[in-house]
Amino acid sequence: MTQKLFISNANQVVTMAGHSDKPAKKEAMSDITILEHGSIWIEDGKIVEVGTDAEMREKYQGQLDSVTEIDASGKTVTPGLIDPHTHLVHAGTRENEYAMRLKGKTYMEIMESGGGIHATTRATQAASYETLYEASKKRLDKFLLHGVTTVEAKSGYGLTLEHELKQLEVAEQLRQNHPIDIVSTFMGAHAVPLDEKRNPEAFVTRVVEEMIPEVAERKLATFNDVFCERGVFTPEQSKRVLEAGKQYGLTPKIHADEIEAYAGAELAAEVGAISADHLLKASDAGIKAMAEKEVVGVLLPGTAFFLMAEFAPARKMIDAGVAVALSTDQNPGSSPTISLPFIMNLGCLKMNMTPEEVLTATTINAAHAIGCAGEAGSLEAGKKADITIFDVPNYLTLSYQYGMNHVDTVIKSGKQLVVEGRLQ
Ligand SMILES: N=CN[C@@H](CCC(=O)O)C(=O)O
Ligand SMILES: [Zn+2]
Repeated sequence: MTQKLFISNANQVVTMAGHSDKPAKKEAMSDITILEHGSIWIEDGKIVEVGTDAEMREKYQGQLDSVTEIDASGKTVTPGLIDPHTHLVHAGTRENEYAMRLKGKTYMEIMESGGGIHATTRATQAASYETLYEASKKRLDKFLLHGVTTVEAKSGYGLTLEHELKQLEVAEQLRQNHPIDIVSTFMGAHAVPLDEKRNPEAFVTRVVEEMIPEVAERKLATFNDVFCERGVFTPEQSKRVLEAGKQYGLTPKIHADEIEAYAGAELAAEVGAISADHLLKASDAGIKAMAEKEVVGVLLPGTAFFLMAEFAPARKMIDAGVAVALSTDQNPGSSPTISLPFIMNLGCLKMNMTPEEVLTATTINAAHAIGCAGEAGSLEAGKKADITIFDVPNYLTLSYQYGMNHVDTVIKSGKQLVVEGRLQ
């Protein structure tokens, strides 16, 4: 029997319609399409129609008795939020490093002395599959509670074939068992292991010749990412890793220009990356190249906030024609948050993005950054019924009443998973 759901009479339905083929750029990032007193008709997990409540009641009047109705009066409905950059699968926490940074140590100093990514790698290698699975599942539940229905998840805390596969297999099992959609990224080139520091080229060769082929063979990832940063991987090494992934059907992504300008944005354009992420220090030439080659810029203002760094030049990027997306960068070192709504607040308050732009950046543009804009990221007929209902009267209030979780209801593929802010 057809499962029907009717979300009725929302104060605002923000559809994000019209950007599924290409990400929204420049002024189009403000084009979010709002229906006042809007309703959505859903059948078998897919959106059938979005319209005003009056229109929809008339059209579907014969079926209103048999449908499950969610009264969204006074509330705001958006597409389920999409987080396009997370380090979801990891073990351990690094509050000790947070305390060190507050006393003046830098993120890179901590990493160079064996902490940072290395600390989480030790914890992740030591963790059993089950421990990693349970910890990551808990994080996914929290993402749901914050209105998120799709996440990208990277490996990169294994740094050996065995442990990289363990992380990716946890993500794969969660993809099958958890209602949130997960898109996986291989990130074997996240750091050079401490005991191989003297010969980074040999490690890059292992990533290229041993890890990438095995990950691709097992179909454990869609994307291939690298931390291109001075003291981590050079642009040349990064290019080797990304080009090798392409040979095996893995689409490039890149952690670029986070701590210093290092031609990461330029490299993203050169290799045809789907996104370049961080970009705090991206050069003007790099930004231009990204705009020309339609590389999505995934900005991570939570990381700048938490590392007390300068924020990425979002305005400059949007004005230059880069399609911008936003993400939590969820990880235990540089951004231990799960709140994508707070990231939206930071986008407005710290990067001069508008409330409309941050909504675009966490829905349809985020979907483009991970290749799922055909089925998610907007409220349009035929797409998955991935929907978040916020207990606020309009979308502006999401930015205005900052740092709060306004999520009331989350619907994933037509199923109510969060009701009145609680997991079902
Ligand atoms: N910058 C590189 N990688 C992660 C942080 C990883 C960590 O510190 O554990 C990031 O995106 O911020
Ligand atoms: Zn990251």
